[in-house]
Amino acid sequence: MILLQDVKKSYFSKNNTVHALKKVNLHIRRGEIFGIIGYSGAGKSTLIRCINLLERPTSGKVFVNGIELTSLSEKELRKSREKIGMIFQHFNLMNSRNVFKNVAYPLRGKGLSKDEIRDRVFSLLELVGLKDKAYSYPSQLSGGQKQRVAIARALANDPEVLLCDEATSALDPQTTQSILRLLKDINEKLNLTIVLISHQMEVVKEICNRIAVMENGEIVEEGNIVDIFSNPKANITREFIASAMHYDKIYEILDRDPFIRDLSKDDVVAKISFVGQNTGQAFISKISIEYRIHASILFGNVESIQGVPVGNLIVHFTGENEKIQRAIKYLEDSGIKVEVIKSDGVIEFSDAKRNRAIS
Ligand SMILES: Nc1ncnc2c1ncn2[C@@H]1O[C@H](COP(=O)(O)OP(=O)(O)OP(=O)(O)O)[C@@H](O)[C@H]1O
Repeated sequence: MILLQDVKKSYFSKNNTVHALKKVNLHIRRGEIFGIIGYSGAGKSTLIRCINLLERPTSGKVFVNGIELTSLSEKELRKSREKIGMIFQHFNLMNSRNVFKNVAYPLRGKGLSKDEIRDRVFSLLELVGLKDKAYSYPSQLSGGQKQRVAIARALANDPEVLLCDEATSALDPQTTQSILRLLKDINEKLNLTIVLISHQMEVVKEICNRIAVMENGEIVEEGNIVDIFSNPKANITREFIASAMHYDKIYEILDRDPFIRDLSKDDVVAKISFVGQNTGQAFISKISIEYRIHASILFGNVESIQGVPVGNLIVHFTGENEKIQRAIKYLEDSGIKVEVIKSDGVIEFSDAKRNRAIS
């Protein structure tokens, strides 16, 4: 559906060149909700704006729905852009026009009758749950309602792709959830391909099927959301997940806890992560019995990622070190990821370290 081939984007000024995108390759499939996550300055906005050529790549090709946008004239591009809707962090509504006129705006010059425009606008307002606000002005609406108007307007030309540029970043958590539910709903009802950029893992984990993680103008990791959550590879991905799952806070507490600091040299504290039906707790009781070690859970957290449970436990193992190592090997052989946080008297908070450094 969307294909980026070797896309580079550099910004040139008198004394400086910024390489905002460094040879990005990306394939987004029809009907999926694809998330792009990264810190500020990673290149997310540049990337999403290269999809509809609001930013023209310095080099590389962009295809949407089989058409190479990068080869089109400005006139052809305007036509193709109609099939790519976009919403923004600050909604970009026209304040002097009411909701009806904002949503009707993209339908100008399409040869539609007044009645056809009216029907189309009201069916869009119904889709976003704002039929009763048709004659209100943007200043009379909440942030969430404004974003709903922007979504209705973006859908006016029946696009195949919706680009969402930090669409929930100006909203409170509850309103964010309701906008994400709406996006999921229209993705399913209209088979709309959605590309969403965000600096918050909480947002992409709610609705994205697949995600790409960006750092310094590059995609450093890409994959199915459950795989990424259960087995992140890049350091930056681990940081995002640590923050979304609140490990950073837990590590901070553990770091200060005198109980953890005073553990004996043989004790091991480990984070164990499991996905799907593997319940961590059942494994814990099993290894306690089979390997005759003591395993106590210091912290536990199970998140549902797209309906799949992804769990993490921080476990304190006591007993003979050799037995603890065998128990850990058994967990790993059973498909459970084990990361030792403390052993041999040394604390190693791998996820949290960089998090603290950057916060
Ligand atoms: N028009 C521009 N002129 C010069 N440099 C730019 C321009 N737009 C973006 N940049 C630079 O390109 C890099 C990537 O910016 P971009 O806005 O794409 O990142 P981002 O991940 O979306 O960050 P944010 O979430 O803060 O918007 C940054 O270093 C930024 O300063």
